[in-house]
Amino acid sequence: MYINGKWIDSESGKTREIINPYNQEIIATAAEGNEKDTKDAIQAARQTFDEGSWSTLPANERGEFVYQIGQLIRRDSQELAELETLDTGKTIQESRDDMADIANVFLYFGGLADKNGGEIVKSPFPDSESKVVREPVGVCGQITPWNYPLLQAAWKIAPALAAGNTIVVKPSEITPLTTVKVFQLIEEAGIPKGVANLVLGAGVSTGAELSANHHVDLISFTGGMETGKTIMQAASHNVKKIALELGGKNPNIVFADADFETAVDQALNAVFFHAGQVCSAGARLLVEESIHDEFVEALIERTKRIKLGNGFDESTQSGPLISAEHLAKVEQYVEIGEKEGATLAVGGKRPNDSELQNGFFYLPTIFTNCTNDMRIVQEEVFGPVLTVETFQSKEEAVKLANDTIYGLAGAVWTQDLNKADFIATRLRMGTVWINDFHPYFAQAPWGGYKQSGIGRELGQQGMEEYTEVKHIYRNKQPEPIHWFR
Ligand SMILES: NC(=O)c1ccc[n+]([C@@H]2O[C@H](COP(=O)([O-])OP(=O)(O)OC[C@H]3O[C@@H](n4cnc5c(N)ncnc54)[C@H](O)[C@@H]3O)[C@@H](O)[C@H]2O)c1
Ligand SMILES: C[N+](C)(C)CC=O
Repeated sequence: MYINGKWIDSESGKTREIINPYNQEIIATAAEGNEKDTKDAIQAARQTFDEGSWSTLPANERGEFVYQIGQLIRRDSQELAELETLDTGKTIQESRDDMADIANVFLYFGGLADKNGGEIVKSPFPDSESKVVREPVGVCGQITPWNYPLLQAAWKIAPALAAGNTIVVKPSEITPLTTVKVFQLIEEAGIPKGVANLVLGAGVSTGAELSANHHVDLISFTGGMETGKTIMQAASHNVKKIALELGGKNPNIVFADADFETAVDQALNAVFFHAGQVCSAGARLLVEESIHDEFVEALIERTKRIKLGNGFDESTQSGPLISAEHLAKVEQYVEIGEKEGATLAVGGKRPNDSELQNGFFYLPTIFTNCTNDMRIVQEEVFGPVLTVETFQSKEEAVKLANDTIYGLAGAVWTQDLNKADFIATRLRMGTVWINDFHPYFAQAPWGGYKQSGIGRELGQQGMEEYTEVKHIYRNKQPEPIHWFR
C-alpha cells in the first residue's frame, strides 16, 4: 500500500494471494489492509488537502503532473497490459487497448486542468461584481471493480488530481496489480506525498471505512448495484458527495433494414466481449420479428466458433470468468433461464477442453424465446449470456428496451437515420450507440440513468464531479443600509 508517500505493509501483517483466473495459479501476494490502514490513508489525504499546497498549485502545473503520469503509462504499457491479463484473464489485445485508453485519459485530464477559469455573472446590483469559480471537493475516496481494474481507476484518479483533490484509492481486492504499478508511476511522476494514497483490502473493511469516514468529502464508486446502495447509505452519515457507476442490462436493438453481417458480428461483440463481464454489455438482443430466425441462426453458428483460452495466446478470443464464485453465479442464472421457459439455443455449460479445466471458463450462451418478465432478461448476469426477444415496431422496441431498472447504455442498428434518431432520443440511458456498440473515450461523458448510477465520468462533466461551485460576490461601494436603526 502507498500511504503518505511511503510503501507499507498492512498494519495487521495480513496478506492475500492473488490468483490467475485462467489456471488458478498464485501470481502475487498483496497486503491486506484494514480499517486502521484506511484511516491512516484518509488522514494523510486530509492533512495534505487542508495544508493546501496541492489544491492551490496553479492548475497548469497540476495538469503537467497528471499528463506526466499518462506518458509514463504509455512508456510501460506492455508491462501493464501483461499484468492486467495475468490478473483478469482478459485477452492481451483487450489489455493493450485498455492501456492505450488509460494513457489517453491521463493526457486528456492533464490538458483540461487549467481550462476552466470560472465565469463572470452579471450582478443585478449596482457597483458590484460576481464570479463563479470551481474548486476541488477535498478528500476523495475511490473504489473500483475487478473487470476493468486500471481503466476504472484511471477514470477517477486523473480528473480528481487534475481538479486539485487528494485521493485514497481502493481497488478490487482480487485484481490490485495494475493499480499498484500505477502508484509506482505516480510516485515517479513526482506527485507530492499525501496527495495520492492507495489502500488494499476487502470491501467490507477498507471500502466500508472509506465510505463512512467523516474526513472523506466525496466517494466515487464503480461496481455492483447492491454495493452501491450500501455505500450510498454509509456516505449519508456526513452527507458526502457521491458518484456511482453501477450495473446495466443493456438492449441491442436490430431492425430488419440494418446491415445484416455487421449487425450479427457486432451483436456477438456486444455481449461476449471480455466474457460478458462488461457493465455495458449488450446482453438483451431485441431483433425485428421479420429477421429473427435468420439472425439467430447466424448468431448461433458464429457463437460456436468463439475460441476460449489463455489471454496471452494471441489467437484467444475470450478468456475465463474472474472467479469460482462468479462462475457459480453465471451457472445459477442459466438454470433460472431454463426454469423460466427460455430456450437454451447454444452454450449453457462449461467447456470440455482439457486445457480449460483449471480456469473459470463458461461457454458463450444464447437463450431464445425470452420475454421481458423473465429474471434472465431483467437481472445483470455479468457473464457470456445473451437473451433474444422480438419486436414489430419502433415503439415496441423502445418500450421493451426501457422496461428495466437499469439505464446505462443501448444501441440501435438501422440504415434509416430517422428511425435511429427516434430510438436514440427515447432510450432512458446514459449512452446510446447508433450502428455501433461499446465505444467510449476520454472526451465524452459516461454514466447511467435510473439505477445504473449517479453522476458522470470522463469528459468535462467527469472533471466537474470533482469540483465544488463557489459564487464570489464583491460589493465595490460598501455603505450602511440602516435596516436596523
Ligand atoms: N457503470 C460502470 O461504468 C461500471 C464499470 C465497471 C463495472 N461496473 C459494475 O461492477 C460490477 C462488477 O464489479 P464487482 O463485482 O467488483 O463489484 P462489487 O460491488 O462486488 O465490488 C466493487 C468494489 O467495491 C468494494 N466493496 C465491496 N463491498 C463494499 C462495501 N460494503 N463498502 C465499500 N466497498 C465495497 C469491492 O471491494 C470492490 O473494490 C458489475 O455490476 C458491473 O456492472 C460498472
Ligand atoms: C465502462 N466500461 C465499458 C469501460 C467498463 C464497464 O464494465
